[in-house]
Amino acid sequence: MGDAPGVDSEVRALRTVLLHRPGDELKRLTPRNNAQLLFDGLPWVDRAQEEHDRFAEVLRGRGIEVLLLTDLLTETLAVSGAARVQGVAAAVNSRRLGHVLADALAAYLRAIPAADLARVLTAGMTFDELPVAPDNASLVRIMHHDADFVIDPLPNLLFTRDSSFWIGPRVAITSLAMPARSRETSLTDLIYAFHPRFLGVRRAYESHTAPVEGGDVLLLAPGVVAVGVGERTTPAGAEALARSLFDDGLAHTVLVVPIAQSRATMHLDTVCTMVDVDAVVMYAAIQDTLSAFTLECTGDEVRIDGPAPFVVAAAAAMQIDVLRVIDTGLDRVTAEREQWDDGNNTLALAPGVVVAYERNVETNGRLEAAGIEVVRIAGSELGSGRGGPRCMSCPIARERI
Ligand SMILES: NC(=[NH2+])NCCC[C@H](N)C(=O)O
Repeated sequence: MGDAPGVDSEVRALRTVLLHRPGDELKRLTPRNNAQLLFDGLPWVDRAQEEHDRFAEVLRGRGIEVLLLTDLLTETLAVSGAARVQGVAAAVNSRRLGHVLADALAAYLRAIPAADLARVLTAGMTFDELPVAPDNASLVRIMHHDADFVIDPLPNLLFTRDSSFWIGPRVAITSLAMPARSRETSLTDLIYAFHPRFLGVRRAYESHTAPVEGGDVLLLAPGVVAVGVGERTTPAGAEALARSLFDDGLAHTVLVVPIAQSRATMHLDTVCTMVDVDAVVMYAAIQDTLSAFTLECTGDEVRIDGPAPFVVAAAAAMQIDVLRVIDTGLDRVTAEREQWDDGNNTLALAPGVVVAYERNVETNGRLEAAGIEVVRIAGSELGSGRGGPRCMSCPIARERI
């Protein structure tokens, strides 16, 4: 067992983290479906796994407990019949399959070994893998191509940051905006509802009515949360999250940060992450324009101020004199290239110590010049899904203050 779960900072010593070692779901990507499945290319899967194993080793080497989503999911499905029923129900879509095929498939899946079910729930299933309905007995089977999906794969599970996040002692199951990712939360939901390790853990943002993705949520300081609003998290999502955090006493101030609605800046953590208790690395092109609305809980009321410059609003909310922005000082083209390759998407292991992709040579050099220790990992294949070390990790326990 690791530390008691709970996270109230972006940067305090990381103790336990959830990763997902990419598996067969990446082998489903083809030039025809990769864009819809939110990948910019077709990763070489063996190499992506090697890179990911190395990432996990680096963390373990620093005494951090690494939990893998597939292990937790398999254990959950092994111990809980209710988890099986729920996981299968979320994956088997009767609108696509019709009731006859859907019912037969669901019954089949509920009975297979936990590890096999975990594979189907993550890697999906194609019509030629369909274990039920002989070829000549189902019109649905006959009319689909072999390679069509009976159950869609979830290649973006790799980015565990987005499908759940911890705030204080609670976990929030998010509400993912893109259809290609929406089923991911059915798996994080199962793990946190039924895995013995998490029994008794309470939920944050339980209504999860409107889209909120973990990549948009930054825990600037205890009680102070920044939420990006752009391609993924919506204004309604940010407002609902803020109100729910206030109601549960999990935050007193929420900064809502508008970001461009584009793929390059899909989450707040693609342009800004914390590297120390009072410092962020930020994409230079937005440094002067990033702004924030400040939502504050004052008794029963929610007060909205702003917009004001993000760094000013953040420092005020964090009660520090200045939030240092580490100037990556790059020329526009290099900055744009390294932003695209997740140079700003660092994972803090402790104040002033971050994991970053090695390829972002200039950004990393600037971080080091500013006194930040940069632990470099390879990401040539992992990066094709457009996510860096922060996206690929969900901290479950950090040192609490
Ligand atoms: N927190 C993040 N920046 N996550 C990156 C997610 C990348 C993923 N391919 C997507 O489009 O959703």
